[in-house]
Amino acid sequence: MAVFTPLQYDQVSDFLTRYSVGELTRLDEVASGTENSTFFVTTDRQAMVLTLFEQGDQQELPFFVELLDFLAVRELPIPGPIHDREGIALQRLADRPALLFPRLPGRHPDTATLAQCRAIGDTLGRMHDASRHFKGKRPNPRDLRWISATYPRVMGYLNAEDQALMRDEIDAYRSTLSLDAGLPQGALHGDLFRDNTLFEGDRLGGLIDFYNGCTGDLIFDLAIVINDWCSNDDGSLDEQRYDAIMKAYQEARPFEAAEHTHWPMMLRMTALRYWLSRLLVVYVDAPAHALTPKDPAQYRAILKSRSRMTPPPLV
Ligand SMILES: Nc1ncnc2c1ncn2[C@@H]1O[C@H](COP(=O)(O)OP(=O)(O)OP(=O)(O)O)[C@@H](O)[C@H]1O
Ligand SMILES: N[C@@H](CCO)C(=O)O
Repeated sequence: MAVFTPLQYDQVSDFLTRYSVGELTRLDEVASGTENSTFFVTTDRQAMVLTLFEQGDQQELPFFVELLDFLAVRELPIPGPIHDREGIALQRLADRPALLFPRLPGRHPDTATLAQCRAIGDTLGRMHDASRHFKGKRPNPRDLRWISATYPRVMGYLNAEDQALMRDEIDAYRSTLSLDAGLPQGALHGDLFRDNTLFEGDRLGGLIDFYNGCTGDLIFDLAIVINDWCSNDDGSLDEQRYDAIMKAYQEARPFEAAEHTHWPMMLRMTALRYWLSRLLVVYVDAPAHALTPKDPAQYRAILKSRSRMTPPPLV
């Protein structure tokens, strides 16, 4: 259940009069999702998605709107927020910040096909090629500084082996992935798991849920994708899916020298980033809403696999 703030039909019908989107004909709560309240809103003209923001810093919302507006006009499958008759996207409804989006067709991939991997690699490469020129700034809230400041909060819950793994890994990142690593910068999705994409068969309908969006190292985003899209159940890398994503990404945006150098460490750091954030949810900062937490052990296994391997050569 992922609607934390229920809405009445009349409330939404009235809300829609701010826009030129037609008359409400149907309102459905969306069961998936863990952070915000989401509704499918249908009018006599179009299908849309309404998001009410339940958490996070509301001051950050204009950044997400600007980023989505920037990306949506660049021939990328990214739905931009719908603006009202006065040109305003960010609204309030039921005392929450609210955004309305076009509804995309499709579903989240389970195990991604190679064609789906090529599609996400190509789209992310093209998105980064454009997002390098985005002027907004929101420092990556889950970068190495966050990891370094946060990991002591979970150490008391780990056994000696995991404590050593966490400490040794972070030491390794600190000595290589410093702030002056010279990695190309731009706007990132920040959480591009399969459940933040919609596919119709092998066709990528769109990327959604940009609320971890930020600015920082572009390959941080790609490494998150590789770890989610290309990991087997035991955490090991599926090389076929890896090759498909990397080749398509590099055709759209080739790596620079510093990215080749730091890529193996970035795969490890982004795996640890999710091991840590999931540990925090389980042991330290349980969310207000009782949802099943995601499994930290999955990302510990991915981290161990990445720290043992030499990534296959980039095509
Ligand atoms: N533009 C869209 N078109 C079609 N479906 C959408 C769209 N945006 C969101 N959805 C659907 O709503 C669900 C929840 O949306 P979203 O991922 O933004 O919520 P969330 O609460 O931030 O979830 P989480 O952070 O767990 O992914 C998605 O999984 C998807 O099924
Ligand atoms: N994608 C995240 C959850 C949403 O931030 C995870 O799998 O831990």
